[in-house]
Amino acid sequence: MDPILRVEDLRVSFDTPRGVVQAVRGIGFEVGRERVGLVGESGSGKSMTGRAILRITPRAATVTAGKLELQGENLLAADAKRMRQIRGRHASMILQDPKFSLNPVMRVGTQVAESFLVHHKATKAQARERALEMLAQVRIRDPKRVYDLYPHEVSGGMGQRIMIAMMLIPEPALLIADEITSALDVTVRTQVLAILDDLVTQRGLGLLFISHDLNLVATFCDRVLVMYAGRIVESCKANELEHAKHPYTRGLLESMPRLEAPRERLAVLQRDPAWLEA
Ligand SMILES: Nc1ncnc2c1ncn2[C@@H]1O[C@H](COP(=O)(O)OP(=O)(O)OP(=O)(O)O)[C@@H](O)[C@H]1O
Repeated sequence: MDPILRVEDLRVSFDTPRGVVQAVRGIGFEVGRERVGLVGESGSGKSMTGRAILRITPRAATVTAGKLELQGENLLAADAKRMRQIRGRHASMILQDPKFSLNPVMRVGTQVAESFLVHHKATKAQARERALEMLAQVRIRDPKRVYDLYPHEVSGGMGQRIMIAMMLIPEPALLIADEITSALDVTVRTQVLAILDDLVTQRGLGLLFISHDLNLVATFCDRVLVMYAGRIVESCKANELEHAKHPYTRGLLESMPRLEAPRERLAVLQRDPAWLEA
């Protein structure tokens, strides 16, 4: 089956007063109807990779790529108008904190309904029905009550689920989730992951799951891409991660606490300048 997303030689750089900063340095990968984890430490270029795909990088960024294809469409040739159609309808990105993404003065249900109306011809009543269904699908127990709440009236976990509903109501083929579970407690995190899991297995969504949490990605995803200083240094099946070869990945694995093999002291990750050249 053709992949949903195909990326080749993607580069993102910033022109700064101190010279050019290369945030993403020529990476390539594909995402099919699967969960692909993108891990790496802070600053390794994960977010910029996600943003570059949807062209929502900061103004100062320069993005180039050999190939950037979504469902066979060349995104490099898409103009601003086409990109607006693609965002939401074909690919969506959910960011870490829903409080920054939801409009504070608009009821949450209306925001989900509007997200449907932007991409589909429907009456307001039909959009409301669809939004209520979608809220139920992300396991919000009393959708009619929640529909009328404002963002400040919902908890972080519920806000995150509302964001997921809003991003998924236009039925995109690809979802980029950027650290969406980092701020959630374990129970809510499990619920959010279960929702994403359903979407991948039942609806055939492609998921690019950005996280700094190697443990989480190893258990939740099908495949894992490990980023270091703007490059993908390791790419493997999640269940093969323990046999990872790159010293950075090995270092990450060694520095993680493990319940089944507790250690008095965890290893400290040592960085080798040679990894930058790899
Ligand atoms: N506006 C900017 N100007 C200059 N450099 C920038 C700018 N925004 C980001 N960068 C650079 O891009 C690099 C990658 O940032 P990115 O946000 O993709 O990292 P990340 O892996 O997602 O980290 P985090 O988990 O902290 O979000 C950073 O190291 C930073 O140096």
